Amino acid sequence: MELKSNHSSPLLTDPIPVNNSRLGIHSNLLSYQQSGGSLPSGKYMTIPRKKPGKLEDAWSNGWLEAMRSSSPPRKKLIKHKDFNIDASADDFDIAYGTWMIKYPSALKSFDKISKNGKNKKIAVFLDYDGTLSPIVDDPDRAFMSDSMRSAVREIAKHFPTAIISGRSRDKVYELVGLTELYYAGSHGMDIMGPVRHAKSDDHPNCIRSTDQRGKEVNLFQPAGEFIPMIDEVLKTLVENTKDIKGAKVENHKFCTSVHYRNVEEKNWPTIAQRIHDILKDYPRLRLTHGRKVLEIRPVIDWNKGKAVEFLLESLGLSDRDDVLAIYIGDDKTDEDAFKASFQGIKSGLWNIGVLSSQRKQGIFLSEGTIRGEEISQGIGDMEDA
Ligand SMILES: O=P(O)(O)OC[C@H]1O[C@H](O[C@H]2O[C@H](CO)[C@@H](O)[C@H](O)[C@H]2O)[C@H](O)[C@@H](O)[C@@H]1O
Repeated sequence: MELKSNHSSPLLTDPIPVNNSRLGIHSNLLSYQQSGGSLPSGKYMTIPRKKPGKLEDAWSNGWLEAMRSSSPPRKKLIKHKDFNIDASADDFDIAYGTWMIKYPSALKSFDKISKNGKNKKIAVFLDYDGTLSPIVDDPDRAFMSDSMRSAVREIAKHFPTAIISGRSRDKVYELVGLTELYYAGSHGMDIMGPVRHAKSDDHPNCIRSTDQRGKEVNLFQPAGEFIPMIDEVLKTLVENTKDIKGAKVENHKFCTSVHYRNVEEKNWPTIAQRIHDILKDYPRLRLTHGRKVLEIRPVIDWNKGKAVEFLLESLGLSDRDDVLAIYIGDDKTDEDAFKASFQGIKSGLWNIGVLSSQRKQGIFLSEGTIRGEEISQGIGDMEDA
């Protein structure tokens, strides 16, 4: 599949654009209403009353193409006049060189970021997979290096630092192992953060708890009511994919993932079809797409971006003009944070994208909403992981 390099790509944005989802599944099945049907539990939660639409012809609708886009073929790009590309470089190197022109390394702007952060309160938000750890075949073996752990520990000595992951909070804590951080698991639907400075009646699902060190924290789980449903779907998914070699279902408590990285490509249609068949019976669940993974999540208006806003608010850092937030991420789901955190704070935000392909590593920069989306799209164009 030739990946598109502009915003008309089939990659999923969230909320899902009509007829343009990453999986190409009919938008009625995936979309959720932004208004109406809210639960009494708070302003952030919106539950759909719509029945899912009939799946349009999945085959012609491009979802399989989107699954393949997690591993796009190399493509030839035209040589840029300002960039000296080795004539013997293979297609990927040429593509990478051209791509770096569009997405320059964030390290080159380090001085700019430092100047920007002078006399400001800085908060750091980090994605886990592909950002702190390399992308590997076995999700249970995605370990971060000791030097990365030391770097994160060092950051947390100076600034409030949070991990915002698609994994369950327990799992990501087990992998990172640093008690001094805040953790948001399940794409932000399970947050253990500081005791809130904000008005407590804003978030009724927020309860007081203690962390691993016995310190008082706030636990916020906006999708708590979905746990039995997710559990049920998880069991069905495990049962219905057990004959597909390489398929792996992961339990994140508030959402669940089906990995197809180790599944032969000829079996990808079977996986997607089976998930679709299961989801037909669950209009309150939706499907999103990550790196060779399909994720089943509750239809609530909550994501990594909302988690960043929630944490900033809990830290007493929202609605201030002396705050600089830094978000580092590598995947489509991080776009929610790129966007929402920018809207949520009045002062500075730096979004740093991480390219963690199997062949090239890099970090690059964006300084606003549009660039945030573009950057994730850029990763989509470039990644082979
Ligand atoms: O939000 P993140 O912390 O980036 O988590 C996103 C997903 O990461 C994991 O899957 C991805 O990484 C695996 C290990 O490198 C890789 O094998 C898999 O193909 C990737 O999709 C995790 O297993 C998922 O549950 C997370 O949703």
